[in-house]
Amino acid sequence: MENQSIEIIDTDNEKMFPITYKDLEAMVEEKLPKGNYEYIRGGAGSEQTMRNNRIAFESYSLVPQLLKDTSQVNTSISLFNRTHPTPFIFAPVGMNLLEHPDGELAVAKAASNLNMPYSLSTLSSYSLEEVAQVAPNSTKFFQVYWSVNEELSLSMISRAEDAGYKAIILTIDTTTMGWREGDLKQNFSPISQGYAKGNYINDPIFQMNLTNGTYENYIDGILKNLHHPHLTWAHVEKLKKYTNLPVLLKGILHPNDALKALESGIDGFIVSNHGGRQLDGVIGSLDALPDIVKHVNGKVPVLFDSGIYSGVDAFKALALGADAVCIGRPYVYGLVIAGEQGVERVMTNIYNELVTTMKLAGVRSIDELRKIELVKRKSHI
Ligand SMILES: Cc1cc2nc3c(=O)[nH]c(=O)nc-3n(C[C@H](O)[C@H](O)[C@H](O)COP(=O)(O)O)c2cc1C
Ligand SMILES: O=C(O)C(=O)c1ccccc1
Repeated sequence: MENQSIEIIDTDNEKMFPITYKDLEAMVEEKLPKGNYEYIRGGAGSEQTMRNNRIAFESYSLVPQLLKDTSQVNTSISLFNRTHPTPFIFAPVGMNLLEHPDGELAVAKAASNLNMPYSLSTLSSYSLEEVAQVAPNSTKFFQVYWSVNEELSLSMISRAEDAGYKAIILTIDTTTMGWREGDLKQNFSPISQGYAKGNYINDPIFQMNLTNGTYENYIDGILKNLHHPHLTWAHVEKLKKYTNLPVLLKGILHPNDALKALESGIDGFIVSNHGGRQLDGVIGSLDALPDIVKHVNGKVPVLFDSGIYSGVDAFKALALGADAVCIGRPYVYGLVIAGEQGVERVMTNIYNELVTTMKLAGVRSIDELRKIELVKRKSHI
């Protein structure tokens, strides 16, 4: 399929809509209460992991090969037997009522309009069924935080299967919450305020385990079920046996883990450090990518996230071997600024910059892009 650019619907404040990541962030800082803003923007600890993500992107440079007629570029990819017109995927981001009253409904609709796969978080504000209802025809993945109450996770996975979700993403880097100084300083705890209740409140297993029907009781239920510090490879194997959907592991950074996962029959990876929000002091996600791509050796798709803020960033991740790239904070900022249209606007800008970058770099397809070589600077000041 040929792609030039995606058309976007103009908004009333078209001229005002920020283009750069920095400007998006600045506008969101103005619009949101401080707690919400810091929660979205911030990372763990000293935010070294967040900085490492950016340093990794900035340490790679492109060396274009020219005069190849790039008037037509094809950005389509194939993933789990489906073709998608772009290599972009929406990363799972919990509690979207923190950003906009339409929350995940707006994001899922935007993703559907753009024909990009959408990943819904376990911790969504709206339920997986409500999301499926507003975006029935798009490709949707369901992200799982494996609960200490295993039956609850399995119940959510069955519901996702019934609602037409096409893959399960098991996030493995959040067995406990990262040390987020911004949230700690402000005592910001959105789960305690009910923002993450979408998938819990109507779940039959969750309801069965409530001792009474009070608000405090169900918030307590969510908090108790959230993390699973005992998680091991045995859970991964159990999940593989339970569902027929492809299972992706999100949060992989070490090639040994990728090899173990392949032995467990895993269907794909998301190389990620959670946007620097979990373990501080971690390798830039982009620096972890080439080694994992090498070890996986084309057996299953390798997706990537953490720190992609532009089309050039996406280009670099694809050039280092990612099969597709996931976007987190940028679309969340679009959601704050202009709801569904804001999400479309941000993703379209990133996409259009990817197309421009491909044309100027002499690359006509994602397959070609995945084969080109980047130059890595040895050190940076
Ligand atoms: C506000 C926020 C909430 C998030 N919630 C989840 C979540 O519920 N589940 C999950 O697997 N990842 C979650 N993530 C991580 C994203 O899926 C993704 O890994 C990360 O945002 C990528 O980095 P980027 O923001 O630099 O694109 C969240 C990220 C943000 C910014
Ligand atoms: O904020 C996050 O990144 C996230 O994934 C999360 C995990 C547990 C509780 C709340 C948010």
